[in-house]
Amino acid sequence: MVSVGIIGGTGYTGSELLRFLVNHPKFDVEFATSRSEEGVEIGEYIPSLRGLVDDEFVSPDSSLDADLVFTAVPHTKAMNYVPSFLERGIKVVDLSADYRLPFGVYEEVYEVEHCDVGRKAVYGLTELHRREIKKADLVANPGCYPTGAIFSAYPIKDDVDRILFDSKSGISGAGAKPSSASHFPNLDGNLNPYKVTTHRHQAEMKMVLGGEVHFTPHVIPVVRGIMTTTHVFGCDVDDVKGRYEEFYSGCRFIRVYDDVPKLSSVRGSNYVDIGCFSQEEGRVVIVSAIDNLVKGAAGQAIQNANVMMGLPEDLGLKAIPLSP
Ligand SMILES: NC(=O)C1=CN([C@@H]2O[C@H](COP(=O)(O)OP(=O)(O)OC[C@H]3O[C@@H](n4cnc5c(N)ncnc54)[C@H](OP(=O)(O)O)[C@@H]3O)[C@@H](O)[C@H]2O)C=CC1
Ligand SMILES: CC(=O)N[C@@H](CCC(=O)OP(=O)(O)O)C(=O)O
Repeated sequence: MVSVGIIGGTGYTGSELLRFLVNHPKFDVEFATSRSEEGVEIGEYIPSLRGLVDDEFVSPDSSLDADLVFTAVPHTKAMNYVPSFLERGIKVVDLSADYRLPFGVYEEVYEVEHCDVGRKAVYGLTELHRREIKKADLVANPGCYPTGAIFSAYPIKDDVDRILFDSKSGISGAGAKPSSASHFPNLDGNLNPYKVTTHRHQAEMKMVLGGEVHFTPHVIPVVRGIMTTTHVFGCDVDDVKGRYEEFYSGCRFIRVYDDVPKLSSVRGSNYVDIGCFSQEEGRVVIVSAIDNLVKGAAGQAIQNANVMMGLPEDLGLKAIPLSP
C-alpha cells in the first residue's frame, strides 16, 4: 500500500480527495489536516463519510509523514508546506496554483512573492503530460477552469488564430468559505460574470496553449461543474471532431461526441465530455463539461498520483457520473 496525506482535509477538494481515497485499492490515508477542526473525527465533520473514515483531523505540520502528500490549501499557502515534504523524499501533488506557472508570471498574476523559487514542478494535465508526471516528485495540479478549457482546444491549438473560452462554474469552485458571491440570494436565479478580462487562470491557459487566448468566467447557481463554450477563430481543420477523436483515443476519461455535453453527465466523476463541434465561416464552437471538484481538482490529483506511483491511471476513479 502507498500511504498518502492531505493538507487541507476539511476543504471542498480535500473532502473530495477523501471520498475517492476511501475506495482506492492502493492508497491508504495516513493523515488529513485541519487547523480549525483538529481532533474532530473526519466522518463527523463530513457526514457523507460517516462510518467510512474514523480517523481525526490532525494539525498541519511539515514533519507529517507519508509516501505522497496532496496539498489542498489556498494558493500562496501550499508553498509553505511543499519544500519540507520534498526534502524528506515525499512526493507531492499540489492542488493550489503555487507551482503551476513560471515563477515570474506567478508573482505577477498572484501579486505575491514566491518563497520556493527555482523548484521544478510538472504541470499535470494527465492525458497531455503523462510521461513527465511519471518521473515527477512534484506535480502542479491544473486549475479547474484551465482543465476544461485546455482539453477543449488542445487538439487544434496549432491550427487556429484565436481562442475564446466562455466558462460557467458551479459555486463549489470558490471553496468552502462563504462569501457574498456564494450567498444564496445573490446567486440563485443569476448568472454572474466576474473578472471578465482579468481572471488569473488565463495565464495558465496561455502557458499551455500559446497564441492568442481569451477567457471570461461566470458563476452559476449549481454546486458542481464547469461548462466551457470554446470559440476558435481562423480554424484550418477539415474534420474537427475527427481530430479530437483521434487525439484522445485511448484516454478513458475523455469522451468525444456530437451533442452538447451536460454538467449532469459528468457530475461526481473524473470524465471530461467534449462535444458540439459546430462550424460556421471562420469559427468553430466546441463545448466541454467537467466536474470542477473531480477532474478539475481531486480526481485529476489522484489520477496524477497513480501515474507518479506507477499504478494504473484510473485506479480508484471509476465512479460513474451522478446523472440526473
Ligand atoms: N474548489 C475547486 O473547485 C478547486 C479548488 N482548487 C484549489 O485547491 C485548493 C483548495 O481548494 P478548496 O478545497 O476549494 O478550498 P477550501 O477553502 O474549501 O479549503 C481549504 C482547506 O485548506 C485548509 N487551510 C487553509 N489555510 C491553510 C493554511 N495556511 N495551512 C494549512 N491548511 C490551511 C483549510 O482548513 P483549516 O483552515 O481548518 O486548516 C481547508 O481544509 C485551492 O488552492 C484551490 O484554488 C483547484 C481546483 C478546483
Ligand atoms: C467559482 C469560483 O470562484 N472559482 C474560483 C476558481 C477557484 C479555483 O479552483 O482555483 P484554482 O483552480 O486556481 O485552484 C475562482 O474564480 O477563483
